[in-house]
Amino acid sequence: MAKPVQIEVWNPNGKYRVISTKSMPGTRWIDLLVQQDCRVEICTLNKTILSVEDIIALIGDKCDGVIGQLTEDWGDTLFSALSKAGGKAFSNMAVGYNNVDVDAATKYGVAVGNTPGVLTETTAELAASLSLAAARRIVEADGFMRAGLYEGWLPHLFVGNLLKGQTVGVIGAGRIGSAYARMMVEGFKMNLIYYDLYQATRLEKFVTAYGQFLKANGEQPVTWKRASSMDEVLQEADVISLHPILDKTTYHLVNKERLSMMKKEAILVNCSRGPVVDEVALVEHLRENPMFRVGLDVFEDEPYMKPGLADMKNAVVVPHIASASKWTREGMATLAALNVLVDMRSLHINFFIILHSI
Ligand SMILES: NC(=O)C1=CN([C@@H]2O[C@H](COP(=O)(O)OP(=O)(O)OC[C@H]3O[C@@H](n4cnc5c(N)ncnc54)[C@H](O)[C@@H]3O)[C@@H](O)[C@H]2O)C=CC1
Ligand SMILES: O=C(O)C(=O)CO
Repeated sequence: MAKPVQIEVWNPNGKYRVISTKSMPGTRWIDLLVQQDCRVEICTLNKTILSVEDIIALIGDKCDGVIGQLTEDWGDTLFSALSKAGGKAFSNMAVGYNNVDVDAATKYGVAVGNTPGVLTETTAELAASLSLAAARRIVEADGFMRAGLYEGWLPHLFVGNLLKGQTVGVIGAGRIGSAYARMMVEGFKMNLIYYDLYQATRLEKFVTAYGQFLKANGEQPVTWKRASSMDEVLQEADVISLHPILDKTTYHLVNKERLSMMKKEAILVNCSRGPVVDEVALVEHLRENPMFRVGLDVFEDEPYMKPGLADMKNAVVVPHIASASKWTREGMATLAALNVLVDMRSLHINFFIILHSI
């Protein structure tokens, strides 16, 4: 039975019907769609994560394109429904496709897009923030102040880790991993070790040039190393940040065995996807190694945390906000709208006008 649909409508007489499963920041994305004769329907259902059934009800009998969210399961059922409704385009408002079955989309003739690039610096900045928060125990110290426990300066009070001169490890040195690495190398003069399936040539050149600059100014130069295995990064680095895509090869990339390879006082940051880390093993490791710290933006079973994680003082946890800057979220929404417009190309969208209006 069809579910009731709660929507906000823009340009009711538009020729093409485009649905956004969530309200998104800014209005530029709506303007772009409206300028191209789209009727835009935004779901206003008061429910954080829409089910497949909810989305089928939104798609209805006629739908040309959909902008969806990373919390939704875009598989065979939804692409079949979209295709039956005449849909040709889907865009994920996210980087990557771990919630999207691209083969199913292809089977049903639906083109899929995502929104990389505009998230890079914002996400890297959050990874850097978590690295600092964990290294300097900021959340613990904040809680201590608010609890009225501060009685005066003490030599041992909330002693953490100095980053300067230590080694930052990056797993997955793509757009975000490289941006994070540059921040940590340039900002805190850390040495870099990274692991990726591909060589990060521009990142290597950056660290080399920065090292030369430091040396020319009488400072200790920073260094870089491309590790031949992920384990090498885990063994050598003091702060490790995870930035790979999530796929079969990266599921539980950090597991019990790999956690045990890391330094006892290391810091692990995850701003990629929750399942990249075996969270049960992580909780156990945090419990057994109080000097080991983590900064987590993502969780294995979002919105839930594995039992025990919330009690760990050596964990800083935030609710998947790495891309949450106004500029980035508006950019993601704009890119998602453009993806849908471009992929509805059989509808004779006027690309000249689109390009001149962004
Ligand atoms: N927490 C958040 O809010 C956000 C999370 N993300 C996540 O970050 C991921 C990375 O985003 P970008 O840097 O833009 O993507 P990207 O594609 O530029 O970088 C991913 C890197 O991971 C590497 N990689 C793939 N498999 C690997 C493996 N088995 N071992 C080591 N490296 C491997 C790739 O070669 C590539 O260089 C996204 O796929 C997304 O899941 C992205 C944006 C925001
Ligand atoms: O875009 C992504 O990949 C996210 O995780 C949301 O910011």
